[in-house]
Amino acid sequence: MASDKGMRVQVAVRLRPALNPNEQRANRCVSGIDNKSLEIWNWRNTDQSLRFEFDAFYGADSQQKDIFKKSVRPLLAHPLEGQNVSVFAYGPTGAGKTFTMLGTQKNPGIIPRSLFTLFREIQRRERNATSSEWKYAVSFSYLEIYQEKVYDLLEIKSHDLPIREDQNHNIFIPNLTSKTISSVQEFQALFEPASKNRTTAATKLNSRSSRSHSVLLVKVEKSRETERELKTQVGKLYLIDLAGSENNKKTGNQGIRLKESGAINMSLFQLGKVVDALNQKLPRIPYRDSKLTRLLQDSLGGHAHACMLTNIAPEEEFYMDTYTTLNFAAKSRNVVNKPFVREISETKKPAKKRSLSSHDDKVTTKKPKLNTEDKDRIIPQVEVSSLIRRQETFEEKVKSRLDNLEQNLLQHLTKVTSRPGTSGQPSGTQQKLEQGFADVRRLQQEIASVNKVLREKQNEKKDVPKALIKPWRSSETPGGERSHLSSASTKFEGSKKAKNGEKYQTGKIQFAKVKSVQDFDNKENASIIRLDPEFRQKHAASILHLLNTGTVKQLKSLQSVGEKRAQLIHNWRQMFGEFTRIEDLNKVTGLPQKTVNLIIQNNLIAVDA
Ligand SMILES: Nc1ncnc2c1ncn2[C@@H]1O[C@H](COP(=O)(O)OP(=O)(O)OP(=O)(O)O)[C@@H](O)[C@H]1O
Repeated sequence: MASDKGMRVQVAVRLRPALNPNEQRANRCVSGIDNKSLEIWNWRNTDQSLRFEFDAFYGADSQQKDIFKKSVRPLLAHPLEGQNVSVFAYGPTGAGKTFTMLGTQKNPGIIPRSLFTLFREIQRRERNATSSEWKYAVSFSYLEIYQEKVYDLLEIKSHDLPIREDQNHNIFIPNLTSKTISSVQEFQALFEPASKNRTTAATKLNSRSSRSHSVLLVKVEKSRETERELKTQVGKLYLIDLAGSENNKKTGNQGIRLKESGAINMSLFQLGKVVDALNQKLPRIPYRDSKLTRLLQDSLGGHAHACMLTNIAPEEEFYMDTYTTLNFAAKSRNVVNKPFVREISETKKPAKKRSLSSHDDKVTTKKPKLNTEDKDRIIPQVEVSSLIRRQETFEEKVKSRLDNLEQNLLQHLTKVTSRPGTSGQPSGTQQKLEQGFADVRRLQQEIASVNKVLREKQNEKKDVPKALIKPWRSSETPGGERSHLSSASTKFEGSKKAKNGEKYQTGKIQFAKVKSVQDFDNKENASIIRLDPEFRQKHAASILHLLNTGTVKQLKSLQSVGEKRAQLIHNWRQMFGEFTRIEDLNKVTGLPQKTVNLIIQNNLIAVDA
């Protein structure tokens, strides 16, 4: 049942089998966990993998029929009941979108299976129908969206087509060709040449190719005539093969290709925003921001049913595409950023030198029951997942690709946030962001080494250092700006005490700057540092407001947010829209969980009077 604010979009992920079977095991960067989740290398922290959970996960061994049966077939009853459905394949080029949607003659995909199922169900219903029951008519249209323009693929026209909305909020395209069909065979006879049209058209126009979104629209119109009235219902089924999401990386950055790349990215970005807004049940869904989402307005969200089939590839060379694709898809699901589960097993082999020794303290232990004799001979050894093992060389091996990805991201962000520099020179924004990424990496290393020292100290059972609390003066904020929180609440004018660090009283709220998250966790300091529940919520809201509206300069007024982090937050917001919770900061590329914790805690901490 649809809620008032709209249906959730189901998100399924399909992992394509490795195309070169010899490389299948050794060369993979992603692997399935169960029928809902998978894990992928975390390039920012080789000690972790990232675990993503979706509505469904289909591993490399999955068959076309599995995806159809579980993720698509349950939706097909809806167009027969006058409701709208959209199913779209998303993912990088070569990850299997077309295979999933169209398939081959031997292995038919979602499109032929859906048409077959629809007709079979209609025939079944009509066979059993009496004269007063519903009659069904099926028609279809086939179009593509290329560079934010809609083109008819059933009949090539010299111009693009507009998208309109009628009084009942139904979306339609005037003059879009629609063909009535009564069987799968009739459909195929029209659809196949239309697909070729698309390719031919692409050649003629010099770059329409697969860099467009192809949209198959199947309309089921049912009517029932009684003595008193004629009732009709129309249900729409959209089956969409989206443009490859990584094309921006491969198409260079000049002329038509740059434009094309921008259009693909922008419409996928807008689609992501719509999916995210629907799944977060936001009051405003930004359908109008792209042609694709505008077209899907009555078939995505509201009372419509939708499924995003996300295709990914297992090969290491696809790592960054897979990583970004999953992040895009996971905006609709929970991202679980956990240390990869590693276990110590007992083995009779002599211990080898462990390359992950710096992380040994995180390893969980599973001790089998041993007899005394065994105990003497057995030396514990860390067994790591093949994914983790591969990650040992990860930074070195794919560094240049990661840098490339960042460059591409930078280019995209630059495009969004400022005008590109002239003569191929990077713009000021780009340079700042490049600097930002470098600094983020450096910061991560620093955080990792600080954490390592702290862990070692804890292991030695030494006293945890006391919380270092220093007064938070507005003059400390970068650029001498007044802190957002201080200005949002009240002035720092209350009492000042020296005990356990200085603190300022602001009538009801007191703030302190805590040196590290560990300080906050320290039990000894628990009595002097506390969150004031009465005001936490209010200030969380004010911080969220700042995150969603602040300029880079304003974002810098947050504790633990300097120029680079402010840039990252700002640019993420530009790309993916508003944060719904402060914790969403962990979605920002370049802000690891620890930094996010630091930002959250340092901005919400109040000190006991
Ligand atoms: N599940 C699968 N099983 C076997 N082969 C597959 C599977 N998925 C994809 N392939 C093969 O991988 C190759 C790339 O797949 P496909 O063309 O569907 O990718 P795509 O994402 O649609 O790419 P593009 O965006 O370029 O159209 C094809 O040769 C296809 O047959």
